[in-house]
Amino acid sequence: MDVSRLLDDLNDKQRDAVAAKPSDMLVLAGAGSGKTRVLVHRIAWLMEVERIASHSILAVTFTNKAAREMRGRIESLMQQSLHTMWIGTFHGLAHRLLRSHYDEARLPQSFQILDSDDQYRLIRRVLKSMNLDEKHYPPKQIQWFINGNKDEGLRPQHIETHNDPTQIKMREIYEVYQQTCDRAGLVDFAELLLRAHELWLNHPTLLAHYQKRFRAILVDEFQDTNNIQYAWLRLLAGGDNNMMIVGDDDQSIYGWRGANVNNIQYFLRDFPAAETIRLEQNYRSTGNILKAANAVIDHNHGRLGKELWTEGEEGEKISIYAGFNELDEARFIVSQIKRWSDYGNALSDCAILYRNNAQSRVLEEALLHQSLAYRIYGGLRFFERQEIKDALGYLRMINQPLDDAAFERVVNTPTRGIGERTLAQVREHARTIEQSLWQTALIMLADKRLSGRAATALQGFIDLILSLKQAITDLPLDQQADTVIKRSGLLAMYQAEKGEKAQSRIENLEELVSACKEFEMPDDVENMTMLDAFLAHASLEAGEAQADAHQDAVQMMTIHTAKGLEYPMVFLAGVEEGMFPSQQSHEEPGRLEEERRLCYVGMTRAMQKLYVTYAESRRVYGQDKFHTQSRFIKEMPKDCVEEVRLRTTISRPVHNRFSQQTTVETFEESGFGLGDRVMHGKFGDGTVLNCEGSGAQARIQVNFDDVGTKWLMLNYAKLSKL
Ligand SMILES: Nc1ncnc2c1ncn2[C@@H]1O[C@H](COP(=O)(O)OP(=O)(O)OP(=O)(O)O)[C@@H](O)[C@H]1O
Ligand SMILES: [Mg+2]
Repeated sequence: MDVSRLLDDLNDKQRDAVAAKPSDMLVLAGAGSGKTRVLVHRIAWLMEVERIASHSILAVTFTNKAAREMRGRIESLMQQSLHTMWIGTFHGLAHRLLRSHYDEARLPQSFQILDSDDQYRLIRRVLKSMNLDEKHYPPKQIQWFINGNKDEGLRPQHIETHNDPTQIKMREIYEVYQQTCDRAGLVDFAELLLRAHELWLNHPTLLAHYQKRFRAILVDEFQDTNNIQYAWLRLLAGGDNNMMIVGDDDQSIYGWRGANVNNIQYFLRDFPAAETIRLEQNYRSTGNILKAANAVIDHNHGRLGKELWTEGEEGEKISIYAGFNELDEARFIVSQIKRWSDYGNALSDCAILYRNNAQSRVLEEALLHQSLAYRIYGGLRFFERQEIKDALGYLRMINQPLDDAAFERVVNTPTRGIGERTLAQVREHARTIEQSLWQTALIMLADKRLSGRAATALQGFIDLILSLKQAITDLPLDQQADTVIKRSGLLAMYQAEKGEKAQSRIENLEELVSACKEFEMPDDVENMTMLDAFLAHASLEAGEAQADAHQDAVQMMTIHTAKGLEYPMVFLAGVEEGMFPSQQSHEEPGRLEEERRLCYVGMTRAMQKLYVTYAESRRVYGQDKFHTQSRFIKEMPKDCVEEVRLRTTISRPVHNRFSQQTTVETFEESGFGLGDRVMHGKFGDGTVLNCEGSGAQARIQVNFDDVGTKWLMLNYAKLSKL
């Protein structure tokens, strides 16, 4: 048996982990040290050497994208297709389990997943039905409350209210919400995990079956598991089987969403035989990037402590760029990418990472202006767009008419004369008779409880759904979608809207039909029709399989989304106080350190070149805000970074923000030259880096010896030459 290929490109420590006898194990190591690689090789080793069948292995990753990559890597190591292996996210795996055991989980066979947007709408409806004011019970807060409790494994009856009236009310809302979901066969994301956990608790024989079946459980990015996820794993790994977890406490970035980095300690407590292996060699980043990232994270306290070193070259310094506003910042980033691609490099080797999704728009605009293709991961994803959700709403109604969220979404879209009052009556009655909206509507119509016009309109909707169901039952998936989009009136509605927005909505609807056409039935599901599978895919994978995955394109995403990934060239944008670390991080204890870990994650995505950029003024909600360089930049050692100085300036005519004209005259007009030493009354001495604009708008950029780079209005700066 030639197993050397499983160990060849590993260092000694990595080999220890990969070739260990089956046992519980923790691999604790910093970014880029090969944790994910170890996990992949370990799975191959278990199959090849320990003869564990692929269907006896369960691997958990953080995103669907990571799961797909992992499966691909194991398949190429093993040179065989491994579709029977369970690899997925916690949510994906829980979903799969619940599909197979819907009965034990007390769910209807065709239960539907409620994504967070649908959940929000449902909560609003629940509040309305309870006659509660959203001002006193903000739906977002309720959503947070419900999901937070579910993440802790708490049902309403488990919640301690301490006789606090608000808590009592919140608990009641949770209860009504849950009853509504149960009635309609809806399962929100947190519920997937909670039900999967309860499945273990309530069905010991089932648990024993899976403990026996999954001989090896492997978890990547373990530092970001939450309590219910860990509880689920702990039960599953409680048999004669083994669990290997890999993680990095310095990369725990989901604390705000309930992830609990202490789970690493709990694992060591609960699995006392577990061996800990530390990896210390980094294979990803250049010396400079690694040194700077280590220096930044060193400012955090209470770390488990890890050293990372590299044999690689020092590489280029980290480039810091100060834009005078966010447009200038975006323009700079895009100009660097353009240069990179002009040299023949792939766009997909560049990633722009940012703290908040909203930052993407300006960057997108700049990329579009230069005709550079880009791909956004996360953000407003395809399956989250209004028109797509409308079309999916119809498909869901047809698939499972008890789905209240879908009913709400499409009952009067496009408008068909079903007024708010009629709907309120239906909701009210549904609550009384404890039935879904669909069933209630049928009953009310049969009982003639509705006035003539309202009854006709509602009957029209019901007939539409029934006739659509009949029309599409035997069609292929794409024709099902096409039929629904046309016959529901959605297409006509958007056609009538006109304008660019409506046009893009129509294109999106067309794209949905293409998506259905491309969709392949996953071979890892049971008890599902094609439509079932597609609807589950749309809810679970929203956007991760975005349009045209094969085109060479700049990769854009939040730092959170970039976890586990790596790119030759990385831009960290918006690294200024108030943005990153965020304003809120000063208010809650522990948040600042989590922001710093996020910065560490962002920096360590870079392999060869890292740019860190910020804007001295930024328009936030339509107002210009002024920010200084982030403390994280200041925490990087001076010898690892360099400030970018542009030789010429780029003007910004109002009508065309991203044109690349150079205005060489600006310097002359200003009376200063590049590199001139100047003095400012408040900031002291500095060096001129850049000029832009003219007349009253003229600005000058100076790198001050003490306070760093600043853009100043030339007229007010009162600079004197030294
Ligand atoms: N022994 C090795 N020899 C050569 N390259 C390696 C070795 N180990 C890992 N690598 C490479 O180093 C890079 C980082 O590895 P990997 O992604 O597994 O690290 P990680 O610890 O999971 O990082 P992160 O914490 O960011 O998830 C990858 O490109 C991987 O192929
Ligand atoms: Mg990894």
